[in-house]
Amino acid sequence: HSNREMWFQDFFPPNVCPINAKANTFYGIMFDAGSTGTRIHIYTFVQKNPENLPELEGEIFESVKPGLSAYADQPEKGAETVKRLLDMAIDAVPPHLWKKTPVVLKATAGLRLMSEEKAQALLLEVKEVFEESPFLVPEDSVSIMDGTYEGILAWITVNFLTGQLSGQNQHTVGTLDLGGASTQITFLPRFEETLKETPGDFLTSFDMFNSTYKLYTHSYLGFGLKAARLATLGALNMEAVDGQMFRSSCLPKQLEAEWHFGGVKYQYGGNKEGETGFKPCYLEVLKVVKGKLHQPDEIRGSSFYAFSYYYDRAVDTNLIDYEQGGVLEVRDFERKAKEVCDNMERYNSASPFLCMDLTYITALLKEGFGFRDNTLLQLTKKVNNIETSWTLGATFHLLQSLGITY
Ligand SMILES: O=c1[nH]cnc2c1ncn2[C@@H]1O[C@H](COP(=O)(O)OP(=O)(O)O)[C@@H](O)[C@H]1O
Ligand SMILES: [Ca+2]
Repeated sequence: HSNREMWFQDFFPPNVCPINAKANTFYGIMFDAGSTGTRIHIYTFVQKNPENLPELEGEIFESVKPGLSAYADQPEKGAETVKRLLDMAIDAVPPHLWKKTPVVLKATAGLRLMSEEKAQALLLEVKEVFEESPFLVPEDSVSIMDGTYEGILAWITVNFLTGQLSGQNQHTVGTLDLGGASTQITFLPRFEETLKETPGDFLTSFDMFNSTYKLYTHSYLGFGLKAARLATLGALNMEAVDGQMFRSSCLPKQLEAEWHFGGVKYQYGGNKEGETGFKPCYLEVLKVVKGKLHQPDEIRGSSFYAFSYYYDRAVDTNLIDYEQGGVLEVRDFERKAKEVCDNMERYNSASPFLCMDLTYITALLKEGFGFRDNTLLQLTKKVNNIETSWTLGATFHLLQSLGITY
């Protein structure tokens, strides 16, 4: 093989040598163990020129529900879901590159909220699945990711995909991620004032692609959409929920139902006799949000990229198209929340939580982060057919640490 390579190199300059062109293709496998599901991202890269950033050629993406945290008491069954996803990578990556292709799993808020012991048992089983695979298993290949990285790596992904991390004129955009159990806000401060006014643990320097970015980022644990439902119902962090009925003005009056989250069963329902609708709901949700988040002045007027549940709920209510995404103002979520909450029975066919979810998103944006009514949100699921997820940023970071890229 190497002889043949040298033979070619006598005839071609290195960057057009056909053997090299092949050798410059590489893969990375990143698992996102989120609170509501587990996803595999298999990325293909080509390094055409050592001076440039590696080019992302494509992504294979698959997901399963529920997430690992639903297997708290059956870690082997949890790991089995990872194995089935990993089998896709066996087909996607050429066999001669298996040994060079790293596989990593990072868990987010679902596992952060679990007991240390149960979380570790799950991660151990997953690690065994990786060890039995033909792929490269780096040190720390299976872990719970720090919330700070979740924000930073999503920011890297979006700004890489929109071309803001290469070339001279870098106009980076901030990112908002709303998961099931936690939510992240990340941006590159432009004003000295912001750096001065921000608590130190909200600022992190990050090296990527030969640049250093000093980013504002924070992950709010317990402020994801599903955790917020529990908080609104008064059921978050409750030790014993058996037999208890949690009621809210954000739910249809006559509703009584059960909901499973993080391995716990909750009974919930509407305010049978009391009030329902946007106004009382907003007051309920406000208690969850108000005064709990840091509000950087700088963001009030600037536009942000928003994805995950911001995207999903905007699609559910026809604010944006599922394929196209779109640009919204913060007040569009409020308008929709009013529409849904004040006509609760009409929207019954979708999720009974739609009113609560939209109201929470409105309160989180306005009273939580302090965005203006007319702040623009660019809602995107994919850029150039690649998922806007922290997993791409994490894969770049991984390849860099392994010396596969710089
Ligand atoms: O690869 C992806 N592309 C787009 N959306 C994703 C991807 N992975 C997760 N999501 C979205 O993330 C949200 C669920 O959050 P998740 O389960 O990751 O909770 P967590 O971040 O709090 O652990 C949903 O809106 C889901 O559509
Ligand atoms: Ca997530």
